[in-house]
Amino acid sequence: MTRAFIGLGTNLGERTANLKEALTRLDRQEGIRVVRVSRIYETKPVGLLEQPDFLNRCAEVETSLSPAELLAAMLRVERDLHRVRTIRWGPRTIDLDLLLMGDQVIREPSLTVPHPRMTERAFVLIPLKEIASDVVIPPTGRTVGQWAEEVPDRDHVRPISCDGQTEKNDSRRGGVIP
Ligand SMILES: Nc1ncnc2c1ncn2[C@@H]1O[C@H](COP(=O)(O)OP(=O)(O)OP(=O)(O)O)[C@@H](O)[C@H]1O
Ligand SMILES: Nc1nc2c(c(=O)[nH]1)N=C(CO)CN2
Repeated sequence: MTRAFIGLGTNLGERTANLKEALTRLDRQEGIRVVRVSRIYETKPVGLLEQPDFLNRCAEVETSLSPAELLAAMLRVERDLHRVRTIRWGPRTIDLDLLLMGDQVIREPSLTVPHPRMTERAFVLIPLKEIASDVVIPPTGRTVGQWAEEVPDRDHVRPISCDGQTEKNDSRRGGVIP
């Protein structure tokens, strides 16, 4: 089993429902179990500024899949939620980013892990810090908490829910998805 962290983002449609649906569908995939989630944060768009605010949250999963298989499962969930790819960094119903996978460093055209832009994104680091503060981001040697302290635009990332569960809940499948 490998521990991986996934970032979720949405800024179209029923944003809270999109997050919940994506987590439920991820948890239903063979070989993936969602074990912990952060709170939901409302965040100002980064990159393309003229678009609606996002909701972002992060999840910890345990998986028996390879990185490529996990990414494929994430892309299936995105597709099933009818994400339409249009403009780079533009609006989307759901975006799933594979942030970290154990201590692996992968540099392939179709998969880069750790996610190459995660250390510069407050909308990733601040939710992730809730559930992975002491996790080291390879190959930087620094933890999520350390990166989060220095990331710009921290005030563009505000929690909107207190329903994140930061306690591990191993008792039943899907038990941590609020
Ligand atoms: N760590 C990763 N997580 C998710 N997708 C990745 C990762 N590394 C490479 N990719 C590739 O990137 C593609 C997804 O690109 P996408 O359109 O979602 O980028 P984006 O979300 O607009 O931008 P960003 O990558 O900056 O968040 C996937 O098809 C996948 O092959
Ligand atoms: N606040 C915020 N901005 C973004 C996001 C996102 O999830 N949240 N995703 C992007 C493309 O991955 C581009 N910009």
